[in-house]
Order: sequence, then structure tokens, then C-alpha cells
Amino acid sequence: MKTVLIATKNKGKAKEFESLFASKGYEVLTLLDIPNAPDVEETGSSFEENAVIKAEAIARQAGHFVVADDSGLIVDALDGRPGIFSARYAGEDKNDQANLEKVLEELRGVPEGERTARFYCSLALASPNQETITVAGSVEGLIINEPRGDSGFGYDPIFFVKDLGKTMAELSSQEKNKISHRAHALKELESLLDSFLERERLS
Ligand SMILES: O=c1[nH]c(=O)c2ncn([C@@H]3O[C@H](COP(=O)(O)OP(=O)(O)OP(=O)(O)O)[C@@H](O)[C@H]3O)c2[nH]1
Ligand SMILES: [Mg+2]
Repeated sequence: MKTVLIATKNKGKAKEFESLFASKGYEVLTLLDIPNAPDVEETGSSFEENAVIKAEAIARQAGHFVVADDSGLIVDALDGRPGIFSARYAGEDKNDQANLEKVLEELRGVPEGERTARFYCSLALASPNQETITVAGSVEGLIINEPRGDSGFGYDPIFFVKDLGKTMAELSSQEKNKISHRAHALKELESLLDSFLERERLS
């Protein structure tokens, strides 16, 4: 089986990548499988910049091609926050529950029609031998008042997907993996992955 290394330490993302890539015949390894994997500082000012920083740093260290994901929640009524700071919105300890509560608190009193939001995911594919490729995907939703559902991770319980009439956390992992920002970005990457890997083989 072909193996792909994902430069993430986020368990929720790792699980989603495992099932997204399994359907394409790849086994997934993440930084959670690698003892003492470094923490790469996300110093960029966009999702794309941060995805490239993470992918290139780990590709250099591993001497191997890797995929990195930088993603987050963009809330229109909060001028795009938490955005690239989604993982640490309520503090450095990356507490999903506290992050979600901070968003709900900041949106208190904002009417339903103004609670539009999207999840955005940038994926970077990097190798020591080639130019880095980036792709992106997003999914539109509404931030509801109270968390609902317990699948997924992060802000999923407050992100309502109108077409499905459910929050992301009320979807099964298969359902989320059909419509999520990460799934859309990976679909974009799919068409580029084979030729990237072919160049990798020849380099
Ligand atoms: O409800 C959610 N459903 C999702 O599908 C999702 N995808 C991203 N996010 C949020 O955005 C942060 C990423 O920040 P991020 O890209 O820097 O990742 P991270 O720091 O958690 O791990 P790493 O990949 O950098 O190691 C995450 O922690 C979450 O708060 C999501 N929330
Ligand atoms: Mg991060």
C-alpha cells in the first residue's frame, strides 16, 4: 500500500485523513506516529502560508514528500475571526470547548441571518525534490446558539450545514467526509497527486 505522511498533530484531522485517503488506496501516517516530531511554528498570515510552512519544514526533516493542512473557521460577523487562529482562539492550550464557547459569546445577540460562516482548508504538498503545490476547499454554514452533536472536533457542534439540516457534529464521519472543506480540498489535490508522485519517483 502507498503511504502518505500528513504533517499534523491534530487527532481529529488525522482520523479524517485516514478515512479520506483509505478510499484512494493510501495508508496515512501523521506526526502523532512519529516520536519527538517537531512543533512547527505557524508564522504565516494566511492558511496557505501556514500550510506551506508546515509541509516544507516536515518534508525537509523527513526527506520525503508530505501533505500539511492549515484550516479554520471564518465567521463573517466577527470580521473573519477566528480564522488562522482557530486552534488557539481561547488560548495557547488549544481547547476546542473553550474556543467554541468564545465564538458563541462573541456572537451573542447576533441574529440568525447574520451568523454566516465557512470552514476553510488549505492543503500543501511539499517534497525536498519539487516545488510545493497548494489547493483549498471550503464549506458554508451558520453558527447556531447552542452546540449540537458529538462527532467530529473543534467547532463542528456549532457549525450548521443548511442543506443537510444538521451541525457538522451531527453528521457521521462518512457524511462529513463528503461535504467538508477538507474533503473538497483533497478532491482538488487528487488530480495533482499522481503526477507529483510520478515526478517524485523520477527525481
Ligand atoms: O470544527 C471543526 N471542524 C473541522 O473540520 C476543522 N478543521 C479545522 N478546524 C479548526 O481549525 C483549527 C486548525 O488549526 P491548524 O490548521 O493550525 O491545526 P492544529 O493546530 O489543530 O493542528 P496541526 O495540523 O497544525 O498540527 C482546529 O484546531 C479547529 O479549531 C476545524 N474545526
Ligand atoms: Mg496548528
